[in-house]
Amino acid sequence: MIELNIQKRLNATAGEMQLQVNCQIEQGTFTTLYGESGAGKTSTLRMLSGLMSPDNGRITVNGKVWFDSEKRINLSPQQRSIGYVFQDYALFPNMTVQENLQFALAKGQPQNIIGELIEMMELGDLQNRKPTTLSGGQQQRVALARALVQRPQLLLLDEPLAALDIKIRLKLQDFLLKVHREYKLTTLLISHDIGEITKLSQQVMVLEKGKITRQGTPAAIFTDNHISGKFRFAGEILQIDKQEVVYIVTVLVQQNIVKVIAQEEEVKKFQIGDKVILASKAFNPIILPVVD
Ligand SMILES: Nc1ncnc2c1ncn2[C@@H]1O[C@H](COP(=O)(O)OP(=O)(O)OP(=O)(O)O)[C@@H](O)[C@H]1O
Repeated sequence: MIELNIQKRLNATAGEMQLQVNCQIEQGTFTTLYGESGAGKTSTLRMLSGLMSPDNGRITVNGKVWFDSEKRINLSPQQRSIGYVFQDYALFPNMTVQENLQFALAKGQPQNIIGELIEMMELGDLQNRKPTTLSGGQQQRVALARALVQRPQLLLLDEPLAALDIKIRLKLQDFLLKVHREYKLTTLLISHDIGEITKLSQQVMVLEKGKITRQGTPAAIFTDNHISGKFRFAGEILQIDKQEVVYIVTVLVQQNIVKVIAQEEEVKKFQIGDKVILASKAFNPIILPVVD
């Protein structure tokens, strides 16, 4: 269990903002921090990691105190059992993939984790290459592997897939889920992508102006309960095409591309990249067995 009760005065663009986060996160869960730019998401992760100190409060992780302002406890980032992955891969350019991972290994730690991660992240063919010769998706796989070398309890992901194109992002999401489960991690993600959040996380915490205002499953947070559809999915508009008198709106729902017919009046409300709810009121779905 992670118990966070932290306060920090931040200098936001509109003046001072008091960040005040009070929450508990179950061990082994995948949680997303969601909220507008400047709400304090990155600052919250930085305080968990020890890169930023709260003004007041307490952080305990699985019973161990990482920060306590009253008792003047403040473990350094190295003393906290965390892996941190950012949008910027921050790999050492002069080292190969293998050397980047080796560098993250503490002295005396068993070597076998390196081979295990190279296999799990499918980096075998790339291990002797330098990061500059790799694609963004490949570099992010290395960054993720490197974050796990120390076998952290907690994995912090600050928009790690935001710079990647959609196909690579979907593949990387699968890797994130795989390592989360395999290493029984407690994972905290920052993402703006509702499809990604719905696919990956069990719970979402909405941060607004430094405070958690809502908390729940992705379906509960992103579904508009005013729509009385029988089926509702959160998605993102990828494309809007005019076809004779109607429009075809292409929506990404988790890993599926769904095409929806819409009238001109409806389409006016939308643009590419908008987060939307796909709902259907009256249709009779059929159920089929999955054939591998
Ligand atoms: N060390 C600091 N001291 C004071 N204020 C800070 C500090 N770091 C960040 N801030 C301010 O705190 C506010 C919240 O920043 P933060 O990066 O946590 O937001 P965010 O929700 O992650 O935003 P985004 O989605 O754009 O990354 C910003 O206005 C920022 O300028």
